[in-house]
Amino acid sequence: MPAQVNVKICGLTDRASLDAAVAAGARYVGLVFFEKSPRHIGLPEAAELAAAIPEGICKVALVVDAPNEFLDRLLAEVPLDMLQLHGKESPARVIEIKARYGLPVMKAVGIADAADLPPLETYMQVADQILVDAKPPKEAVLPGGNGLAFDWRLIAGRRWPVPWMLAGGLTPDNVEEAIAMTGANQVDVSSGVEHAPGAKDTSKIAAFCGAAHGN
Ligand SMILES: O=C(O)c1ccccc1NCC(=O)[C@H](O)[C@H](O)COP(=O)(O)O
Repeated sequence: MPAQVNVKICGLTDRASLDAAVAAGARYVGLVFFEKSPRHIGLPEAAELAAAIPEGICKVALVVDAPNEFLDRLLAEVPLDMLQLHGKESPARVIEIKARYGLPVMKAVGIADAADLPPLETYMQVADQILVDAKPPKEAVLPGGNGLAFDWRLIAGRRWPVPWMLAGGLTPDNVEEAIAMTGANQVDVSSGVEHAPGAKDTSKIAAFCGAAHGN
């Protein structure tokens, strides 16, 4: 197991979950700006929550194929440290967003089988980080946050030159095995620390972080 595993808790919408993530040592927290998501947060609520996030914890905005008009407003109203692109953004769009906003960009890439691996290499040329996530099922409403894992053996033993996070179906019960199998030193979770879609569970947040940190 790597010495230090960074945890991202994604889809926070309330202060109690934020406080639980901070207390448990999460290094990243994610806010979802996608109206179809049960984790969607409005800009005024996000600004209030973001203001309560301690210095040193990376505030990540998750967006899906967002136009500049929305990103302009988002970044004017909410203090954020990183953009997570979770749609079908092209490599050129990643470059454009990085240049326009001057923030680090994490691009999510969905994996279901070996044919999905080459885009990882492509996006590593242009993004600051990669979220290696499960590919959503064809009928899914959400492009992420579906609580589905992919076959971790597909990426076992691979080493990449840019920081990356493992995501998709992680839980307090399987995160240790996922880290051991993939060598991930960063992990991201959303539904695995909830008791209902969009409702975070503070004890699961603590358990997940504890397991990821090897406690
Ligand atoms: O979480 C959402 O509702 C969501 C909506 C639209 C795009 C992406 C979304 N989540 C992406 C994440 O960063 C999740 O943490 C990641 O996909 C893992 O989700 P889960 O399998 O639920 O832990």
